[in-house]
Amino acid sequence: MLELKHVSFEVEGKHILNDITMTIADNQFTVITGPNGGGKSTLAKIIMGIEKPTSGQILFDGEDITELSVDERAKRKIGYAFQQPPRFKGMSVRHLLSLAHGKDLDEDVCCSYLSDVGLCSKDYLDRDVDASLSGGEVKRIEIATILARDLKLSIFDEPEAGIDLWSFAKLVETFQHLQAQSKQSIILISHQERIMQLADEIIIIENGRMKTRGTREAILPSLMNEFEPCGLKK
Ligand SMILES: Nc1ncnc2c1ncn2[C@@H]1O[C@H](COP(=O)(O)OP(=O)(O)OP(=O)(O)O)[C@@H](O)[C@H]1O
Repeated sequence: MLELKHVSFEVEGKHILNDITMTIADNQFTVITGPNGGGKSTLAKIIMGIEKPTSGQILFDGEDITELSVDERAKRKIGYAFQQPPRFKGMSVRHLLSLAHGKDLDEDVCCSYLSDVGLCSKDYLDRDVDASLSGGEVKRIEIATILARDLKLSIFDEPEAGIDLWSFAKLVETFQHLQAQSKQSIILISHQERIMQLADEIIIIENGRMKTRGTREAILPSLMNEFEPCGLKK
C-alpha cells in the first residue's frame, strides 16, 4: 500500500502541492485527473522520488520511502512512465525492454509487449530509441518497458498524450487487461473518459490540492456534468 501523509511541494515560494494525504491500496487501479497545471505530474514525480516533498511523508508497504532515491524506489518495484519520455541513443528497443525486465527477453515476449502498445514488433525491435522515432512511438515504447517490469506500483503519466486513435484503443485494451488481472497497483494520470471508466477510484487534483476522491461510479457522472465539451465549467 502507498500512503502519502500531508505531502506538500514548494518551488521558489510557489506552492505546487498542498497537504496531500491519500492511500492507494494494493492492486487498486487509480486514475488521477484534474485541470492542466493542477499538480498531477508533480505528484507522480514525488511518488517516484524524482522530486522530494518540502514536507510530509511517503510510505510504501509500511516503509518510509520519503528520503529514498529513484533507484531505491525502483528496487522496491515502483515504476514511472513519463509524460514526455527520454530517448536512449545507441540502445535498441529489444535491449531496452530486456533491461527493463532485468534479463534477456525472447523475441516473442518482446513482441507481445510491443503489440500491447499497438506497435508491430518486426518494424521496431532492432531500431534505436533515438530521435528517429516519433513522439508517439517513443511514448508507446516507454509504456512497453513499464509493462515488461515486474512492478508492485506502476505510474503512467498521460499515456494517451500524442497517441493516435487506433493505438489509443489498443492501450485502453491493455489497461483493461491490467485492471482485470489486479496483480499490481496502477496510478494512471489521464484526461480521457475511456481511461477513467476503468478506474476503481478517481482522484481529482486541482490547484495543488486533492479536490475529491471516490469510486468511478461516484465521481465520473458529476465530473462529466461539470464540464462543457469546450472544457469550461457550466
Ligand atoms: N520545478 C518547477 N518549478 C516551477 N514550477 C513548477 C515546477 N514543477 C512544476 N511546476 C509548476 O507546477 C504546476 C503543476 O505542474 P504539473 O506538471 O504537476 O501539472 P499537471 O497537473 O501534471 O498538468 P498537465 O495536466 O498540464 O500535465 C504548473 O503550474 C507548473 O508550471
